[in-house]
Amino acid sequence: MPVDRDDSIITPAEMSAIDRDAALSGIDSFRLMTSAGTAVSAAALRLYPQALRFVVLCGPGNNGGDGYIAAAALHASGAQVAVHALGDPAHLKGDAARACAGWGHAGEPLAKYRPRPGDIVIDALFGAGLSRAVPDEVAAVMRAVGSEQLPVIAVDLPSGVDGRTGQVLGESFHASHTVTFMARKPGHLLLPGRTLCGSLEVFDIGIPQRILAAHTSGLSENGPHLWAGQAHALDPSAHKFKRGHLAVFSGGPLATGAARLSAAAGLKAGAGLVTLASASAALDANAAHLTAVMLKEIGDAGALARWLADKRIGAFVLGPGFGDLETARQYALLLNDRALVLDADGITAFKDDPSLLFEAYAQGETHLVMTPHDGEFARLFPDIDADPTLSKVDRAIAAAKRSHAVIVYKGADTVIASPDGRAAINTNAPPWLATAGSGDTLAGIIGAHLAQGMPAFEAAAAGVWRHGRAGAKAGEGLTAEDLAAAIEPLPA
Ligand SMILES: NC(=O)C1=CN([C@@H]2O[C@H](COP(=O)(O)OP(=O)(O)OC[C@H]3O[C@@H](n4cnc5c(N)ncnc54)[C@H](O)[C@@H]3O)[C@@H](O)[C@H]2O)[C@@H](O)CC1
Ligand SMILES: [K+]
Repeated sequence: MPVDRDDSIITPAEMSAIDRDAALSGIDSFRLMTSAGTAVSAAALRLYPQALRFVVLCGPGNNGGDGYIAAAALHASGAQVAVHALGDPAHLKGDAARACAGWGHAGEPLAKYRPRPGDIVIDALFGAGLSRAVPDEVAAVMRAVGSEQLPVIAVDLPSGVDGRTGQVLGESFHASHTVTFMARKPGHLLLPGRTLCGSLEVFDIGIPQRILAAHTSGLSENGPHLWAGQAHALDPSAHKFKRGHLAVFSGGPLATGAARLSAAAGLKAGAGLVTLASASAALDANAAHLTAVMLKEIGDAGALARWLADKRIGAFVLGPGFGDLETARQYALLLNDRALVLDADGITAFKDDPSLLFEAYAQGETHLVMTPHDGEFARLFPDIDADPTLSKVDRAIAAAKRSHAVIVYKGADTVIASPDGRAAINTNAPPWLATAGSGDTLAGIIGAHLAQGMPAFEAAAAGVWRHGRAGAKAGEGLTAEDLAAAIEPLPA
């Protein structure tokens, strides 16, 4: 599935296929390397005009080749340049060997580099080809550069960061700026990679869009391009029933707040009507706090089954503060032909038999959204969670496929994945969004979208994005109540 180029994310494996196709279509790969290295030198001169010396650390592959091009361009601009190479440059091959020959000066071995104040380090050791933990020699240089607090410009990726997963293989540079080529890779957006990149620049080295599009999967950064076509569903001028009726299940008398946060967020996010479904013991506590949100007594599965005759209730949220796992299980199974956001205790309720839930929601269009954080994810998908080869994106997609649900795998780098293989990485969440009740608010927003008839993947992705925006707007020190109040209209 091609996605909009500016939002698309390309894995290192897809990038290699793109390189191969570019070469097959007659594009000169050395010209691509020249563009890449020249872009790095331009970034270095732009960002650090005061540099006393640019120190280019060159690795054994094409990332190193980019480094030699950058070194030559910096030298040609009159800057002072030193090159330190990992391994013997005589062993370089292809374009990297040609780039090294073009630099033309004798380089020093990497181990001989002694960082000094005024140095700007250009990290061209490893990029997309990193396949194992960096050697000790490299780790030692990373530590030395870090302890001198020298600025690092990373070529493609900070060496040590796995472009597919964002994980660190052994040790990595912490760059102040990263220049990557054509498109971002998952490692630029997933944590900890995102933090280690510093500011990120995507430079177009001239690979045609048609070649990129042919290898782009359904992975992109979360943003309005994913759901803009669905925003009309949230038309505030529509009749309240047309704007969707959302139902949220309350917890017991001492745990009603979470569901009320979901309900309030659902209303603010655009549901026309929101009803809190509460057992009799919690009715008084809820009634004392509700105004715009309606209240309905639902005490057991029989009462819920009768209520479900009302087909105008477009979506349900089950789990926030719910507590009673056995009842949660019964309710989730009863709701299996309705749109449902299953969160918190609703997810934990199926830890002993996840397949019961997955089979119940296997029919028809995807209509279940689950919003696990790490611990809840591991409870429902222990084997996927335990596989160290998978990235967070891979995990979310595998879980979505197995469960027939859209998975919102929460965290500072929330991943939203669909059973059809589409996925998005969210990047707009401020750190202070991790506060009590934040997840309840998110469930309510997604529930509102489902109630309006948005498809599950779009509803979830838009919900995560609006939640992040609300967090940014409410600002540091926010409470979950502030968060709901800060939800903005969905951009068309
Ligand atoms: N894709 C493209 O079209 C372009 C790619 N370019 C550059 O090419 C890079 C990818 O080049 P390569 O595929 O050669 O990969 P790299 O240059 O990232 O590294 C590959 C080399 O490192 C070795 N290696 C991997 N992990 C190691 C470890 N832990 N310890 C020691 N050695 C290790 C490999 O055996 C191989 O020799 C990109 O990151 C980018 O910088 C640019 O030249 C622009 C064009
Ligand atoms: K690098």
